Amino acid sequence: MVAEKANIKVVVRVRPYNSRELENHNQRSIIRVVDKTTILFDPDDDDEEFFFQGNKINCRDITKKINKKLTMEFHRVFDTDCDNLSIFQETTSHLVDSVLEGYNCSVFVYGATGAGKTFTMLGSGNCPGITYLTMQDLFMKIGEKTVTHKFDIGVSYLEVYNENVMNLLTKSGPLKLREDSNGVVVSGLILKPITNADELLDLLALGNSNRTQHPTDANAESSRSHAVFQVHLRMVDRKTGQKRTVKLSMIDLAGSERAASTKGNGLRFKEGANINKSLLALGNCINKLADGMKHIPYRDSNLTRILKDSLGGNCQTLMISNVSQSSLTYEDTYNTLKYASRAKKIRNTLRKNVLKSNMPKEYYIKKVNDQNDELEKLAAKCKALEAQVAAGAGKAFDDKEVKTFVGKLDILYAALLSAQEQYFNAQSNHQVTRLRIDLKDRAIERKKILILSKPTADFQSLESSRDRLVQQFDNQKEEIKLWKKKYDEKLRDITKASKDTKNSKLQWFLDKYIQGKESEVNRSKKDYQVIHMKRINKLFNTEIVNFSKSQNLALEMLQTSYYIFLSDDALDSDIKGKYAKLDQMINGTGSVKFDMSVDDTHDENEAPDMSNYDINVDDNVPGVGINSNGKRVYQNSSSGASSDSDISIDSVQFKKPRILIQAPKTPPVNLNETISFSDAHNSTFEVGQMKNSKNDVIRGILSDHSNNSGNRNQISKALLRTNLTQDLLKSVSSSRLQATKRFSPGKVVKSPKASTFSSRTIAATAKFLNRQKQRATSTSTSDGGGVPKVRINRTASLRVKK
Ligand SMILES: Nc1ncnc2c1ncn2[C@@H]1O[C@H](COP(=O)(O)OP(=O)(O)OP(=O)(O)O)[C@@H](O)[C@H]1O
Repeated sequence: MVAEKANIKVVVRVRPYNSRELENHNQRSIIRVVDKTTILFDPDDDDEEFFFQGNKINCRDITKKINKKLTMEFHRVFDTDCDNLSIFQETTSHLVDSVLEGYNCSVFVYGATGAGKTFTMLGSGNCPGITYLTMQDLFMKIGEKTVTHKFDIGVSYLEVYNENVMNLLTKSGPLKLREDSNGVVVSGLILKPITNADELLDLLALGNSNRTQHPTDANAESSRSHAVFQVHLRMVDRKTGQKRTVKLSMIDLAGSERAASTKGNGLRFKEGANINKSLLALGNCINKLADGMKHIPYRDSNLTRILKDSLGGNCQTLMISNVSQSSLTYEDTYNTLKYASRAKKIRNTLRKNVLKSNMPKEYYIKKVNDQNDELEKLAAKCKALEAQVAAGAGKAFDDKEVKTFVGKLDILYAALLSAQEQYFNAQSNHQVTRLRIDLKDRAIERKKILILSKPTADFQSLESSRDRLVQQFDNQKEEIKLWKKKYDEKLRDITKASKDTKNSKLQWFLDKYIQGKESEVNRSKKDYQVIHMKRINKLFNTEIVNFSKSQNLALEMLQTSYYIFLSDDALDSDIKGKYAKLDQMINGTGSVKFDMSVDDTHDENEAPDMSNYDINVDDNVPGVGINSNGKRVYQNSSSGASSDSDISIDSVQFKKPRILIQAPKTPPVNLNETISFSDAHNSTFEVGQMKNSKNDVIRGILSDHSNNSGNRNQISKALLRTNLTQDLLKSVSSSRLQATKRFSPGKVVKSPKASTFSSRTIAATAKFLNRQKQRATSTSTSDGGGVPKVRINRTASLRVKK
């Protein structure tokens, strides 16, 4: 049973002036209700003006005492215009709910004679008091609960007069008080059973008629006793058989006025003294309870003994302090408010009253059966959960075990990620080297075509650079093996740890966790593949830019050569065909096109395949071997080709560069030789420094051509025999290169196909020039005539002087 602590609830009700007070013109209001919870006791009278000898005096009338101006707070303050119904609704209505929940509740009214205690409790005429309203409410709520509960209601009505306890319903007494385990019990008190509110009202009226009353100055019908009206409620839960007995007490205390104010003598004095004795005892109890003292002197009076479980006991208590607002009751009102303020501090311990001992046997049997059912259900649930855990689907797990496993997996996966990064990095370096070897081979092949003299010397540096790369490539293969080994170790560790989780209750959770970690590893693989492809792409880009520059240069050379020969007839059909093909390629209508579509079938004679340089993010590592020509090749382990590695080999062949035109077999003539010659017409050419643009040069050639078409062949032959052609081409191509630089070609990404195209263009151009040179040389030899003089003037125009 859970006990709660709750303060006594204290409300103040201010009575309106009665006729006696209204008649007295010397009185004033000593209470101002500030708001619903605050009053100001003995406030300053703002309108009161003080006159002395006919003059208004601004200072205080020193003959009058200073007002107390006490601000006091209560749970609720009811002003003079509040009726009993609103007091009931805001106070005792809530208590009824508590009673039906099993809490004892008490309401007592406190105040001086004529302050309105009985009026609040019992009301008058057509204004029923809170006792009736509360009982009516109680019966209504009981009616609502009869389906689930069985109720027995009995009432008692006692008065404590001159310390004697009297039964008001039977007009018998005095009755003795005794204490047992249930608290203070009034010996011989028989409860009157009732079944409805009307019966209760009749009993209340009967009791009131028996109550001791004597007129006082303040009240013609003054109640001179403390009246205690109690409703005993016994509730039985129809389902569980649980029983509760609760008590609702309505206590109308006798006036707390000073004996003087009753102006009594003899019996009345004795009566007043006893009232004050019990109220004094009540006051003491309130003070001690408010101070949290352990010993409370309940036994000092019969009143406090009866109220023992209403004050400071197991009870929800409401104290209604009745006061008059008239200054005629200044002291009594002040004392009442002081009492009320003290009572506010009392804290009661609330417990639901459940009868343990009187439970019927059936109740316990039922309860035990219910609990057994519950146990069986829980046992079944436990079994199901255990089965789930065993099947790896259990979701409940031990925090510590989780931390251990998860911590271990975290460490293992961190090590795997690190090894994986190193392994991929080694592979990436390997493939980058491979591409560089590839590109070096292509450069060598091109060089063979382009170099027209001293070929051996020029090849040496390229070949040695290639050899260094091949050596590097071999070393990197070892590095890959090393990292692969470490990577495999980490993989094995994780496989082992994953197996361990299978025996754990946490398998379900750990499987999910491992899945998450695996996806992290895979993401890292993909990330690294992207990084690698960026590296490869960068190399290709650099190569493409070089190709692009070479291509432009070759085209310039081709163009110039074409104009030198001047006539289409001078070109053989092979050259014409290749020239046309070149033109087509430039237009994009030739066999090599820039194709954006994805094409998995790769023609070996076309552009290099980027995928040749992939890193293997799966576990296969590329290896190298030597082919029949003594060239290193990349081999597939499944092909059965020789391999010096136990690592599986990627399926990529180290392809030869796809140069379509082979290098000339006969050694080329050295074009750097300067030859002077004159044609049949003794025309002289002067070779001068070329500073003008290509267009000027060509324009000059064309203009000469138009004037001297008959000598075209001779001129071209002569040009080719001199180093003039080389100078001319150098000059034109350098201006072209400058223009190209402005476009920052390094930023343009070209496809590998484009680079092949450039490669072909350069090769074709070189071949073309070679052939033309050979032809020119042979023609010149056969002519045997005088050598024409060639001169190019300073304005870069090429003229033939006759
Ligand atoms: N709030 C109120 N509104 C109107 N009349 C009231 C109010 N309170 C009290 N009265 C009237 O004042 C008179 C005295 O009231 P009441 O008998 O309730 O005083 P009391 O505190 O019980 O006094 P006592 O201690 O002497 O019995 C009654 O005539 C009652 O009708």
